[in-house]
Amino acid sequence: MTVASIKRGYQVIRTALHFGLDEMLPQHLTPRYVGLLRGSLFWLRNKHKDKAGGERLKLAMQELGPVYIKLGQMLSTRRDLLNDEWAEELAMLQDRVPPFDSALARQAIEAELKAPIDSLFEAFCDEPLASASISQVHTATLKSNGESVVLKVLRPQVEQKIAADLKLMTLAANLLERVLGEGNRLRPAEVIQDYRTTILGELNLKLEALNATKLRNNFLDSDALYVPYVYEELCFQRLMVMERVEGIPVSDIDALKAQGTDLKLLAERGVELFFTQVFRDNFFHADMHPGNIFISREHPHDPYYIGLDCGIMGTLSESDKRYLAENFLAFFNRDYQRIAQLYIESGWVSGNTDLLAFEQAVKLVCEPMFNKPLDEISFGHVLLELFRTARRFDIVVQPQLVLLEKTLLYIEGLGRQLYPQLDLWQTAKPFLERWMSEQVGPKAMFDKVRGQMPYWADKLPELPELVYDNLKLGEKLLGSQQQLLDKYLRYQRKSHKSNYLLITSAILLICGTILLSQGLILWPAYGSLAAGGLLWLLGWRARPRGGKF
Ligand SMILES: Nc1ncnc2c1ncn2[C@@H]1O[C@H](COP(=O)(O)OP(=O)(O)OP(=O)(O)O)[C@@H](O)[C@H]1O
Repeated sequence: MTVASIKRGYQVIRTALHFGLDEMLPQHLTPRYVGLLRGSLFWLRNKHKDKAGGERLKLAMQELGPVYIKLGQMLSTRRDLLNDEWAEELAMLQDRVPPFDSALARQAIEAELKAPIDSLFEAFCDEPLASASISQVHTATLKSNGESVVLKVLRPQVEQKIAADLKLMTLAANLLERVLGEGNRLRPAEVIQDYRTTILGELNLKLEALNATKLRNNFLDSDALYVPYVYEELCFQRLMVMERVEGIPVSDIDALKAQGTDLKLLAERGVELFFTQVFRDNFFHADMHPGNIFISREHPHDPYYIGLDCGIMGTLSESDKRYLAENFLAFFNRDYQRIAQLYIESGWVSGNTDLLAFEQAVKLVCEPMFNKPLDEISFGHVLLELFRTARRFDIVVQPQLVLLEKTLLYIEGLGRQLYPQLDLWQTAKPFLERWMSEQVGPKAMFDKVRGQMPYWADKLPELPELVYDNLKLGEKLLGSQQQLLDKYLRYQRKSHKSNYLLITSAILLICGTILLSQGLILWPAYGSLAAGGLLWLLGWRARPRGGKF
């Protein structure tokens, strides 16, 4: 651990405590000695007692900078984890930041191109067109064809800053996960792992360029979506060059109305685009915020979307896709028993789930929706509520499904903003029914069987032996399962105790070191170090032995 990361760690702890985030932990996670320790950190008291929990969380993330702001934005879509108040507060986080020096932008661009800007571009504009937490966008004209282009370049040192913050986040999440125990619904390590994948994806502009080209090719003949041409030979890890597009930001409804855009058609096309990307192409844009979507200025009676920023794209497995489609169809056929069954068949909830209790819970979510007119039903909210319900039954939320739910919620919100009477079902139903019949009809079955013939011809002779081996194995496993479970529970108990002690001691040691380095008040520093050392010893002794689970 470097001095810089210790300092950053202290800064994170200080901010968390100043905003009273520790008070949000459930009581059973803060035993008395943690409370005592908290009390001894008197210089880090909660300075925002008057504010609600969600607001304090938002302000803390804002203060900690871009990496935490993006984490907050991502968490705001995880309503299966957070309550509505917290999610709404986090959704308000904005990552617009002041631009960085254009001389640095020029340097970074030339380093990637390995050539002076003037040799390839003319009229490079030093004033950026946009500036976000990860990148900055400049305009220019391409010398080779005279086309207007934009150059998107990563901020200086952004990778290092993100890597350092991610390291600390991962450490904290792993510790928290051990304290909370395996079965906890927050699963911090999983959340941070998802976040890591997302943010690292945004740091590779070459990957973004490839995604953009793939999406563009999928919609080349479409009258609903246009993706700007990407100059792949001028795209690198830190630089992306693409056609400059003109349009009206999708959130500017007044401007859209002023030019006479057919908003009903636009809203319906948005829904169609979502279903086409998910079900036809299995490649969907998963970062649909207003800054990334523009609407064409030309022929407003036949409007199309312009999609930017393909850093985060989602795909689903074939089976998830099918279960999802069936889920939508079951919902609109008002068949909640089928919905409950689908969650279990798909493996999204454990096979040991009490089917009746789960059905009842699904009924509670769905029935109030069934009483509404179709144009008031929110697909996204139903899906979200279902995930939330399934959480209680130990759902294993797939990151890709969360991306999809987020995108669906966004598309739906956008559609209704553009055209409040939008009937999602009427728009989506023909598409889904057609797709399902292609997946499960006799022709689909025939095609699948034909495709798998060579595999089965190869495997069939091994089948009797495999069946026999598996039966034998099952017999042995049953006996050892109970023993394993008992051992596991003992291991968990010891591990929790040891983790509490080790974390507390780490906090004490960090605080002690920082106080000592500042040389202001020495007795709390020595006190913290001594107590930290003692707790470390106790935690070390209390750790479970005999291998890992
Ligand atoms: N091809 C383009 N033509 C015109 N403007 C563009 C183009 N690409 C990007 N922009 C402008 O730059 C802004 C930022 O671009 P983009 O969203 O790709 O960057 P980002 O760093 O990923 O931002 P965020 O963090 O908000 O996702 C866009 O909102 C848009 O205004």
